[in-house]
Amino acid sequence: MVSNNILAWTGCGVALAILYLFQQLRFRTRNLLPPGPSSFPLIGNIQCLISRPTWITFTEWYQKYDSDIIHVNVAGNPIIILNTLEAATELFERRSATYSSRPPLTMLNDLIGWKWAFVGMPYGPEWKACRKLFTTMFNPNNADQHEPQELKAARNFLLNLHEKPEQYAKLVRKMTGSSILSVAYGFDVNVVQDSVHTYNAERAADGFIAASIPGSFLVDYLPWLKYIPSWVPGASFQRQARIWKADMEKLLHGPFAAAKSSLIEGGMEPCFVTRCFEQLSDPDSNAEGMIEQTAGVMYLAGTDTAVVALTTFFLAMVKYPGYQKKAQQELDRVVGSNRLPEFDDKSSLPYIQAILNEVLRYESESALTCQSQPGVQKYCLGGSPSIPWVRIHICLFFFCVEVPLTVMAHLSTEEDIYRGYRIPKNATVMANVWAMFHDETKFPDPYTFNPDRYICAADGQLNLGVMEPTSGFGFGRRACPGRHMALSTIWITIASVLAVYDISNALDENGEIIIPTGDYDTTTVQNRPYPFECSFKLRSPERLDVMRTSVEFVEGK
Ligand code: HEM
Repeated sequence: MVSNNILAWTGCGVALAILYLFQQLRFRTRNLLPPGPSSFPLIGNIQCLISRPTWITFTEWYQKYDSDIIHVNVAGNPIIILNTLEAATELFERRSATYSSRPPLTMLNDLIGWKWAFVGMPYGPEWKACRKLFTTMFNPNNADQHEPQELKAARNFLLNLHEKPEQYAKLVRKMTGSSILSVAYGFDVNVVQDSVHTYNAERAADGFIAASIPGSFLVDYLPWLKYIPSWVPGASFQRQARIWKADMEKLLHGPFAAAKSSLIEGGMEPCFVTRCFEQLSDPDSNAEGMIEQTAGVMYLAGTDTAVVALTTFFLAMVKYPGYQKKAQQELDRVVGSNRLPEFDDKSSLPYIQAILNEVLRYESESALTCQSQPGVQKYCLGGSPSIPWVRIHICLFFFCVEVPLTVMAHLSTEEDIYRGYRIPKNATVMANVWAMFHDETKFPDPYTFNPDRYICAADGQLNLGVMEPTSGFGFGRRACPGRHMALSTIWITIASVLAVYDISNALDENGEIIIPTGDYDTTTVQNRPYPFECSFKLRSPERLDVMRTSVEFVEGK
């Protein structure tokens, strides 16, 4: 009797197991996900993503599975990686109706309150309205809306560099930040760079970036945690969110309130905010809120991205002095030594453009079309900013990993099929720009910094056959709308610095050369060189006078 029961139960168990396997098989053949590594229950592929830059792992998987689209499972969240320009263009551009949203970020949007920033908004009417306002009032057809501020900021940067060369990294952030605050709110670049607005904006951007990587906070995976009160042990993320919220509000309201009072008093320089008010002749409170929010995004999205590119530029100049010399020869030939470069010189300076292109390609900062910032610790449940050794990125199941999801990733809003593979609804979809920029067929010897690859050997002009690194600014409806400003800021800074300074290795107290490791901080999703020292030497004593005169000129003195 007992043995009959055992037999019956075993039979049932086997039948159920077969049924389950059959269903799984049918499901999988009908709905094949793109190839990718096999994953463990619950944790998915987290173990494969430990301690390596994710874009490098993804690039290896791209080669291993020989597929321009791959699939990774991070703790049950499907992530789709697009490894070629063709795949990214097909999905993000041709099928943009499905791929223009953003993944939800509980810490960033719900707890800190960045919901108003259209950079991370889901696709919908609110995002459309903000994006439209931004691109109508600030677009590539109106260079006069940002180039004068960039020129002024770059020239002041040169003088500041002369006074405090050891602070070059800080000065770069101030320079890019002040020109953006000036473009957005009409502040004078010199005045604003040491103002409370810049200080507040830097703090707010640090918080935004730290919180924008889901997985930095367990609450992004378990959204119900947001209801846990801050006094509960382990809920330090709530207290951190409150601190960042205060910084965020200062960025949003402070400069806008100052700009509005100047507007009322009649002493305001033309800028993004004035143009918006002129356009909306009778702005109601909703419209005013939208102007405030859209202007607030500018600093956030534009400053640190440009800083990373310029830091890579300084590192490359230290490491490859030969290219620096070539650029300086071009500057001396075209601009001479009695004045500084201007935007009108651009078409005559192809080598400066080649250096800019190579900077954007070489260590493609938006390696996964996403942004973050080094120096900002990431904390999970229980982490604390005052404990620097807490560098835990995702504390699920005792694994620590940087998960490559950011505010800049796209989200699929419908299920879709690409090359016969199923892309689930609500999957995070990212372009692996690193793989695109290190494709040997397009960029021979891709791991070497070499601006010459953009130059035609025959005539020294730009080689239009080489792919420009524009993919670093994203794709489709969400592509970076500030790209024209980013490119001109970086261009004028590179040209101005090389016209005046020789950049080289710094010396230590014994006069020994300090060689930067050239390593990049890959613990964030953005690729940025580790801090390094370098030296800025005037190319000739006369250049100091040229610099001073040029600053006076842009100051209108
Ligand atoms: C080197 C500098 C920069 C880089 C590498 C960069 C890169 C990017 C990338 C990769 C995206 C996401 C694109 C996507 O989702 O497909 C983006 C979005 C954005 N960028 Fe930039 N950016 C830079 C500078 C700027 C500047 C200077 C501004 C503003 C003045 C700006 C404003 C924005 C905004 C508002 C978005 C959000 C667009 C949306 O979600 O609709 N960026 N940027």
